[in-house]
Amino acid sequence: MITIKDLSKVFQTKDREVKAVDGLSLTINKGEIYGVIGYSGAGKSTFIRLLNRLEDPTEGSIHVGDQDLTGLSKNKLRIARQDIGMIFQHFNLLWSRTVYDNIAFPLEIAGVPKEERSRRVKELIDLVGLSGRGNSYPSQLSGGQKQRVGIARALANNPKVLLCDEATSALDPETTDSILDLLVDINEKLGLTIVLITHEMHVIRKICHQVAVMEQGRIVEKGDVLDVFLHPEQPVTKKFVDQVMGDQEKEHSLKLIKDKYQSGKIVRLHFVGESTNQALISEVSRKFVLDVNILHGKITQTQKGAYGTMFVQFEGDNEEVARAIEYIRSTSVEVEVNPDA
Ligand SMILES: Nc1ncnc2c1ncn2[C@@H]1O[C@H](COP(=O)(O)OP(=O)(O)OP(=O)(O)O)[C@@H](O)[C@H]1O
Repeated sequence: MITIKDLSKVFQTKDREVKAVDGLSLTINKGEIYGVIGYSGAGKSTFIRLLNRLEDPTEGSIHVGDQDLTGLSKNKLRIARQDIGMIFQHFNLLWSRTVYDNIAFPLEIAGVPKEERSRRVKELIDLVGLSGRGNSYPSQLSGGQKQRVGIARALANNPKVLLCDEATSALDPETTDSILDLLVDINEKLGLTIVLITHEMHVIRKICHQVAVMEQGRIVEKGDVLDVFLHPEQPVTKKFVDQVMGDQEKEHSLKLIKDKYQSGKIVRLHFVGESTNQALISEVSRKFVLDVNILHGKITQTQKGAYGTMFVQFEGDNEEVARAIEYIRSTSVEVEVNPDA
């Protein structure tokens, strides 16, 4: 769907050149939610602005479907942009226009007749959960509602791709979650491809299928969200994963756990994907004569399944404990006995 090859953007400032995007290549499949994460200054905003040619690349190409965006004339670019909607951190609404008129605006520009426009705006207002608010002005709306208007406006011309530029960074956690749920809903209902940039791993975990990690204009790691969460390789990726999983807390707790629970066997269970759905702990305590103590753990959900770690203590006859561990190993849950921090 979107193929990016060797994309670079160099800004010339008074005293030096800044390579904001540096030889970036990426393939984004149709219907995917693709997240690009990086700290401030990594080049994310420049990257997403290149995707709809708000910035012109210094080098490289961007294909959306069969169309090479980098080779288009101004006129053709204007038409091609109708396939690419965008939402922004600060919503970028027209403050003197109502919700209805904000959403109608791109339809007016595209020359959609009045009746059809009216039908489409009403449909979009319902889709984003703003029924009854069509006559409100942006100043009368909460942050979450403003972003819903932004989403409806971006979807007005039935784009194939939605670009999200830190779309939830100005929102509180609860509102962030409701906007992320809306994006997933739209992705599933409309089969829309979504590319988002963020500095929050929570956003990646909650809605993305694929993730790319950016540092100094380059992609340093990319892949399936679950794989990247499970096996982060680069230091920057590990830091982002820790934002969600709180690794330091886990290591600290393991030491406390070992000091406190010295009897029986302490076991670390790694759950990945579907296996987390099994009622494994209750099954083990039913099948084997032993006590199972849950000591510490965190399981989290991604769009590609759940994963996490749990520390448990097995107390009972040594052979029975060994049999229980063997049994767990026969499932897809990984087991580590007497784990190191
Ligand atoms: N118009 C510009 N002129 C000169 N330098 C720029 C310009 N736009 C961005 N840069 C520089 O390019 C680098 C990448 O900036 P960019 O805004 O893309 O990063 P970012 O990851 O989106 O960070 P942030 O979230 O802080 O915006 C930075 O060093 C920035 O100063």
